[in-house]
Amino acid sequence: MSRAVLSLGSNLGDRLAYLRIALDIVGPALVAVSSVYETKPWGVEDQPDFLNAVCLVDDPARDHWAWLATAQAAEKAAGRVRELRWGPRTLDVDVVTVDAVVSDDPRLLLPHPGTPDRASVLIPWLEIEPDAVLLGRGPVADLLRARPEDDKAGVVLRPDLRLR
Ligand SMILES: Nc1ncnc2c1ncn2[C@@H]1O[C@H](COP(=O)(O)OP(=O)(O)OP(=O)(O)O)[C@@H](O)[C@H]1O
Ligand SMILES: Nc1nc2c(c(=O)[nH]1)N=C(CO)CN2
Repeated sequence: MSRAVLSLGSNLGDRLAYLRIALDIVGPALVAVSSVYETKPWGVEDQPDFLNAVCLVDDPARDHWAWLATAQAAEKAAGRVRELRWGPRTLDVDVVTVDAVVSDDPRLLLPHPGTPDRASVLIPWLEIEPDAVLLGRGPVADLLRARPEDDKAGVVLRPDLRLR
C-alpha cells in the first residue's frame, strides 16, 4: 500500500483548471480532495494569491518516488517553468507525506519540511482528514493551532470553486 498526501497550488492563469490537471493525472488513485482555498502568498509575498487544495491518494503500485514523478508530470502538463523559488507558478504539486517514509534526500524530502509552517496546507488537509498526524510532528490540528492568527486568516474557503 502507498498512501500519500499531495498539496496543490496555483497562482497564474486559470488557476482552477491547473488544479484539475493535477487530479486528472492522479487518476483513480484519488481517495479524497479538499475544497479549494484562496490563500495569501507566503515566501515571496509580492505575487498573486494562490488557489490551494490537498488530496489523499492511494495506489499500491506507486512508491514515494512514483508519487514525486506523478507530481512532476502534473506540473509539466500545466506548462510549469521554474523561475523564482517560492515565486508564481501555474501548478505546484508537493508530496507532503507518503506512508511512514522519512527521507532526507534533497530530491524528495519526506515529510515535506514546509508543512508545519503552512496554513495553506494544514487547513485543507484537516478538512479531509480531521485526525491527520504529520509523521514526527504530531497532530495536524495541533500544528494548525500553533500558526499565527493572520496566517490562518489568509486561507479563505472558496465554495464557489469546485474541483469535482
Ligand atoms: N516532498 C517533496 N515534494 C515535491 N518536491 C520535492 C519534495 N522534496 C524535495 N523536492 C524537490 O524540490 C524541487 C522542487 O522545488 P520547487 O521549485 O517546487 O520548490 P518550491 O515549491 O518553490 O518550494 P517548497 O518545496 O518549499 O514548496 C524538486 O526538484 C523536487 O525534487
Ligand atoms: N499561499 C501560498 N503561498 C505560496 C505557495 C502556495 O501554494 N500557497 N507556493 C509557493 C511556491 O512554493 C510560494 N508561496
